[in-house]
Amino acid sequence: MSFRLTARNLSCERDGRYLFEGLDLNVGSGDLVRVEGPNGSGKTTLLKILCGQLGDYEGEIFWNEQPMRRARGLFLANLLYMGHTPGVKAGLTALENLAWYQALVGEKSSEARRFKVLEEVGLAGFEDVPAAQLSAGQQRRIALARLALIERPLWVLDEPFTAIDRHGVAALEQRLLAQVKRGGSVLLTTHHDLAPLGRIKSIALGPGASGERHVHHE
Ligand SMILES: Nc1ncnc2c1ncn2[C@@H]1O[C@H](COP(=O)(O)OP(=O)(O)OP(=O)(O)O)[C@@H](O)[C@H]1O
Repeated sequence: MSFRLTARNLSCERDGRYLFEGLDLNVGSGDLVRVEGPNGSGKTTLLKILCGQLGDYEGEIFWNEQPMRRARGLFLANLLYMGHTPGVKAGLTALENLAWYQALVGEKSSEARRFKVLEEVGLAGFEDVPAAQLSAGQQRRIALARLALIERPLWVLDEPFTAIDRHGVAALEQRLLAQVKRGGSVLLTTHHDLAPLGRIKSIALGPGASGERHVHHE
């Protein structure tokens, strides 16, 4: 598995000020990359720009060295994006949410697999409960079940640790590690301490902080 998401000289202005300016970044196979910065520094905006959800930016984005406007389809086929809200359908059960998501992204797997994945994220016994009747953490777990349900090389995750408990955090950390160990990559924002996960690339946003640095946690 070899792939690369690259941004060059990326800038984004909001309300007459730059959230980031001249930003370069590289996300490739095996990378765990964290976008960090204070509230309002542009982390969500950056992830959305990279994933093609916002078009009002300057600079260039490439997928496998091809300009994104030409590589969009291939890029999306490799991407799993999770926004900072869980994005589950309130009226659908946990199980139906997964089936709905699979249909949306054109992936097939069995009902048995969906049961298994819900069990893996701690939702055994809640498969047939409408999402609206589940807690915030349980709804987040439905969203996280997508990580196990479909295989995509690049994960872009906006605050994936929000609302989950200690056991959920440990399980998600293991899932992130497994993704990079098998040659995938993770680009995420989080206020959670990622030190136990080892080598992390960090993109710092905020006043005077724009840029990429490498953080090594041994
Ligand atoms: N559509 C928009 N129009 C104008 N300004 C916007 C728009 N979307 C976001 N902003 C502004 O851009 C800034 C960055 O927002 P963003 O959500 O990217 O920050 P963030 O770093 O993810 O913050 P947080 O840590 O609070 O989630 C904020 O000041 C926000 O008000």
